[in-house]
Amino acid sequence: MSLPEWRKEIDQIDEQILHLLNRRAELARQIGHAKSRTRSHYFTPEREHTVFRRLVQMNPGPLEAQAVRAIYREIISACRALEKPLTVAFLGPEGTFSHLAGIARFGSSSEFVPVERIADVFAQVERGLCDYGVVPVENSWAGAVPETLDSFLNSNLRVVWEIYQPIYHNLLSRCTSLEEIKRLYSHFQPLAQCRQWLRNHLPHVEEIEASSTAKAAELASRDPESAAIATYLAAEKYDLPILCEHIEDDPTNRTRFLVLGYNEPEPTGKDKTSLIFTVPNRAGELAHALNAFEKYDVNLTMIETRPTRSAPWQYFFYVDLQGHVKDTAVSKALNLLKEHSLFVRVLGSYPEAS
Ligand SMILES: O=C(O)C(=O)C[C@]1(C(=O)O)C=C[C@@H](O)C=C1
Repeated sequence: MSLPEWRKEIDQIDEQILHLLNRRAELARQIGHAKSRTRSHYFTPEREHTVFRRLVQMNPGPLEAQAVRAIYREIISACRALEKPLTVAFLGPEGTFSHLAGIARFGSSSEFVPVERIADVFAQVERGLCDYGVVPVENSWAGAVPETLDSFLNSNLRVVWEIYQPIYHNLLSRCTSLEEIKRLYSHFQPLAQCRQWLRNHLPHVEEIEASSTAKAAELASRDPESAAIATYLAAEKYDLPILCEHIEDDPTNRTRFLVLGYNEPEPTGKDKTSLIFTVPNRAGELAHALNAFEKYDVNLTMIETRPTRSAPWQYFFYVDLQGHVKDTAVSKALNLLKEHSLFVRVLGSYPEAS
């Protein structure tokens, strides 16, 4: 075949895809009407998870699984927006990793609302000002995010899904070479996460700390002799060229985010559960409590201790585990945990992100 013939066939395929996409959107709209009658949640994490998993499993290639996920993320986002445009609160400003994580989960046919603090993300959803919230909970390099764990104590919000966001760092600058850069703006975490690269490539620049990566990009956009470490989204927003990509020392660095809302997703066969509990302050009590998970072979993926703040030296434990509260093993483990705890609250069971 020749180029015009290939393109003709692509045009024909695009017509069919467009026709099918609109048919899909029409069906989603009908589901939306039905959901509005039964007052069900428009966003259904377990169904979206199943759609992604099925398509990735049946994908014959040559499209990569990641490409299939990215395409369907936008298709579902657009279909969902026809049912109801969702508003999603995140830790701003625009262009942060929280923003990227929100887009990765909800797609770009959603409205993203930046707020200043993690506690404000909770408040926006609790007050009904946003449908969902996205908060960071742990970073593979820096550990847990205490503000997120603490916010659950005074909230009735549930964890409805999770997101793993790779932490890639870029050097943004109007300078055309590294030698021209005199100042570097960044949040303290990216500065630490790119330390080796900075030592090798920018040993003599003045480092100026900013409150977020997006703020750093904004400052660099007004200072022609400077650079910022920030996301590609911030590069777009502040019209800053990306001078160097992937300057992070650890390419496996990622942050796990939680989606907050009021859904109670059904089991998908590959789920996680988040919970908090407290035990009496006596020898062996924590070991007894944790034994519940061992007994029923339930794998814990995270455990963190935080002060209850209601009395000094009293703590609650935040736990993530593999499985759903409706799975027999998890439900038995939780019953046993309750026998050994003063207080147990399940924050949610939700599909495990790949
Ligand atoms: O199946 C549904 O419940 C739908 O609303 C459709 C759909 C989709 O486009 O596939 C859209 C939104 C939901 O979060 C899940 C799936």
